[in-house]
Amino acid sequence: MEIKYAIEGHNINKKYKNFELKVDELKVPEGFATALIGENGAGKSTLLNFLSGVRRDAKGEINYFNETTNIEDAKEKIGYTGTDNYFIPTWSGREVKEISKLLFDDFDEKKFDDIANALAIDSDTFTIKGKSVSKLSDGNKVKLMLATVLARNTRTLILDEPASPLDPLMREKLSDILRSYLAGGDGKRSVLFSTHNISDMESVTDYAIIMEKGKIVEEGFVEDLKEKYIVVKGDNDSYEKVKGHLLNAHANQFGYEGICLSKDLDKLAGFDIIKEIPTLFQISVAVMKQNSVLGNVVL
Ligand SMILES: Nc1ncnc2c1ncn2[C@@H]1O[C@H](COP(=O)(O)OP(=O)(O)OP(=O)(O)O)[C@@H](O)[C@H]1O
Repeated sequence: MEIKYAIEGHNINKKYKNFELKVDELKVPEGFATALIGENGAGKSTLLNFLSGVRRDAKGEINYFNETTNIEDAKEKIGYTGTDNYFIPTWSGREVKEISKLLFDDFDEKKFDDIANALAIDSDTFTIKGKSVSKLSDGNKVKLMLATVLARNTRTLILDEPASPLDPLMREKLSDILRSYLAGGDGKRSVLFSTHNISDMESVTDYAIIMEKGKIVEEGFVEDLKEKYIVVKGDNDSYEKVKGHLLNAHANQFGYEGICLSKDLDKLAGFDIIKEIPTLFQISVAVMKQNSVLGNVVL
C-alpha cells in the first residue's frame, strides 16, 4: 500500500529556556488517525501548535497535503481544537455558532446542530440568552469545540487532548465520530490527536507517534508496533535472569510480566514463557519509560 502524508515536517525546531522541540522528520499518514503520545512536558502541544499554525515561531518546514508549505493556504482545510477554551468566555453556544458561520465559509449550521445534539452539549447554551461558555463543564467545552470543527469541511483534524475531559462513554463516542469523519473522506481525511488516554483511544488509533523530551522516539502503524514488541510472562524463578532483556517488567507473587522487542525473543530461548500481543498502552509505557524524565521514589 502506497502511503501518502497529510502532514510532513522536516527539521522542526523550537528552543525554550529549559526545553527543545527537535523533530527531524514528521510524517502523519493520510487517511488514518494518528495518536501523539508522550509524558507530561514531552512537547506534544508545542508540536501541534506549530502544525496547526497557532504558533509560527518554530524553525523547519511543514508540508500540508503534499500541496503547500504555507499554513495560510492550508488552514482552511484544518480543524484545530486545543486544551484551552478558545471561545470568548462570555459567548453562548448560540454566539459560537453565529460567529463560526461568519468566520468559516464552509461552516454547515445543520451539521453543527446535529453534532451538538448527538454529543448532548448542554442545550442551555443555545437558547437566546444562553449559558456562557465559561459556565460549561470542561467536557462540554471540548464538545463545543469539536462540534465547531466537525461542522466544517476539513481535510485534517488536529486535536490536542480531546479525550482528557470526556467521560468513558463520550470517549467512545469521540472514537466513533473520528472513525466516521475518516470514513466520509474517501481516504483523504486524516486525524492527528494527542492523548494520555491511550487505552480508551486505541480503537481509533491507526498510527502512533511517541514523543519524549521534544523528540520522536518511536512511531509506526499500530499493527506493526504490535509485531515489533511482545509481552512476555513467566514464573518468578527465572525473573532475575530474563529481566535484563525486558523493557518494562513487574513481578509479584504470581510471576513476572514484561515487554521486549520481538527480535530479542531468541535471548529468552530455554525459559518457560508465555507470549502475548501487547496493547498500544503497554508499548507506549515501555517506550516512554526508556526515555522518561521521571525519577524513583522510595516510600
Ligand atoms: N511559551 C513557553 N515558554 C517556555 N516554555 C514553554 C512554553 N510553552 C511550552 N513550554 C515548555 O515546553 C515543554 C513542552 O510543553 P508541552 O505543553 O508542549 O508538553 P506536552 O507534551 O503537551 O505536555 P502535557 O502532556 O503535560 O500537556 C514544557 O517543558 C513546557 O514548560
